[in-house]
Amino acid sequence: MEAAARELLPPPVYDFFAGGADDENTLRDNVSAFDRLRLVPRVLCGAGRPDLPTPPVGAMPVVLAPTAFHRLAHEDGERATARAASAAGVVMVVSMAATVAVEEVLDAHRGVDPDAPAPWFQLYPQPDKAFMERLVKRVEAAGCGAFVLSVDSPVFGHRRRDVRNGFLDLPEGLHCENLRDPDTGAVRTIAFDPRSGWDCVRRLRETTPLPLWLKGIAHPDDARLAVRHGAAGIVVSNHGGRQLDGMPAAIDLLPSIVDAVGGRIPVLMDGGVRRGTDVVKALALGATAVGVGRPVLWGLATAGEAGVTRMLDLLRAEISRALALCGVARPSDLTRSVLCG
Ligand SMILES: Cc1cc2nc3c(=O)[nH]c(=O)nc-3n(C[C@H](O)[C@H](O)[C@H](O)COP(=O)(O)O)c2cc1C
Ligand SMILES: CCCCCCC(=O)C(=O)O
Repeated sequence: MEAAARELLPPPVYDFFAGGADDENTLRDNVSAFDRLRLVPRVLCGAGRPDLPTPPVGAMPVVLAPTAFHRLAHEDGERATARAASAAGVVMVVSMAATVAVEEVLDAHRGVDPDAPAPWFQLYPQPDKAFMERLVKRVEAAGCGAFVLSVDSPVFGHRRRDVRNGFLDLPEGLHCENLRDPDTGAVRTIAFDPRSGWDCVRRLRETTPLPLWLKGIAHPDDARLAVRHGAAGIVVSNHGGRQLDGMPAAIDLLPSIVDAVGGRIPVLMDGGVRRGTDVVKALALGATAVGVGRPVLWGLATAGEAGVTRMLDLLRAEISRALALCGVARPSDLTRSVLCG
C-alpha cells in the first residue's frame, strides 16, 4: 500500500507522511526492531479461532493513531477515515490538526454505525488555556469518547525532507478546522509549547470528565507520573520517529514501561507496526493494543475509505492468523513466553 500511495501522492506530500526527524534513525529502527523479535509458538493448545475484541479500544487490538492533514491524502480526508474506523469497530484518534472539523468527522462516523466505539481526540498542550477549554468543550459536544494529550512535542521535530521540499504549510484551501474560530472564521496556528508541564494534565482533568490518555511516553519515570496524575492510559511512542531522532524503537521502549505501570492503567504503543505479527509481539510485551499511523495514510491515499478498510482487513486477518499459529485464543492471553530470547 505504501508503494501504491507513493505513486499517487505528490512527492512532497509522500515525504511529509513517510519522513522522520533528522537522520531518520529512529524512524527506521521502529520497523526493524520488530524484525529482530522472533515468535515461538506453542502447539496443540486447542485454543480455537481467536476472538479479537479488546476492551477498552474496540473490535481488535488496533487503534488509528492521530495523524494530521488527511485531506492531503484524499479529498474526503478524516471523514473517510472515520467511516472506515466505524465500520471496523476500532477507535480513530482524531488529530488536533485534522483538515475536517471534529463535528463533521463524528457525523461521518455515526452515519456508518452509531454504536461503534466513539473516536478519541488528540490535543497538543496549548499555552492559551481559555482556547484549550473551549476546544475541549467543543470536542465533548461533538461526541468524542476520550482525549489523548500528546506530550512529546515541546517543539516541532526537524524533518529534513520537509525543509528540502519547502513543505512548511498546508496548500491553499486546506486548514486545521479544529482551530477555526466559529465567530470570525479565522484559523489559529497550533502552538508547540516548551513551557507546558504536568499542571497541563491536572488542568485538563479538571476541565473534562472524559478519560485522558497521555501519548508519547518513553521513560518509565514519566509512566509512573502519568499514573499518579490520573491518566486513563498511556501510549508509548516516539511519534513515529518524527520528533527526537536517536530515541529507541517504540517496541524496545515498551517492556520497561509496562513494568513501571504494573497493570494499573492500560498501555498502548505505536511506531512501526506494519504486520499482524508486529501486533502480536507488542501485545506479548504487555501492550493492550497498538496504534497505526502511516498505514492509515497509505490506505487513504490509495482508495479513501475503501483503502483504510482494506488496510484494517489485512491487519485483522494477519492478527487472527498469527494468534492462531501461536496457539492463543485472545489478545489478552499473550505473554512474553511467546517471544524468543
Ligand atoms: C504524517 C504524520 C502526521 C502525524 N500527526 C500527528 C498528530 O497530529 N498528532 C500526534 O499526536 N501524532 C501525530 N503523528 C504521530 C502518530 O500519531 C504516531 O505516533 C506514529 O505515526 C506511529 O508510527 P507509524 O506511523 O510508524 O505507525 C503523526 C505521524 C505522521 C506519520
Ligand atoms: C501546525 C500543525 C502541525 C501538525 C503536524 C503533525 C505532524 O506532522 C506530527 O505531529 O508529526
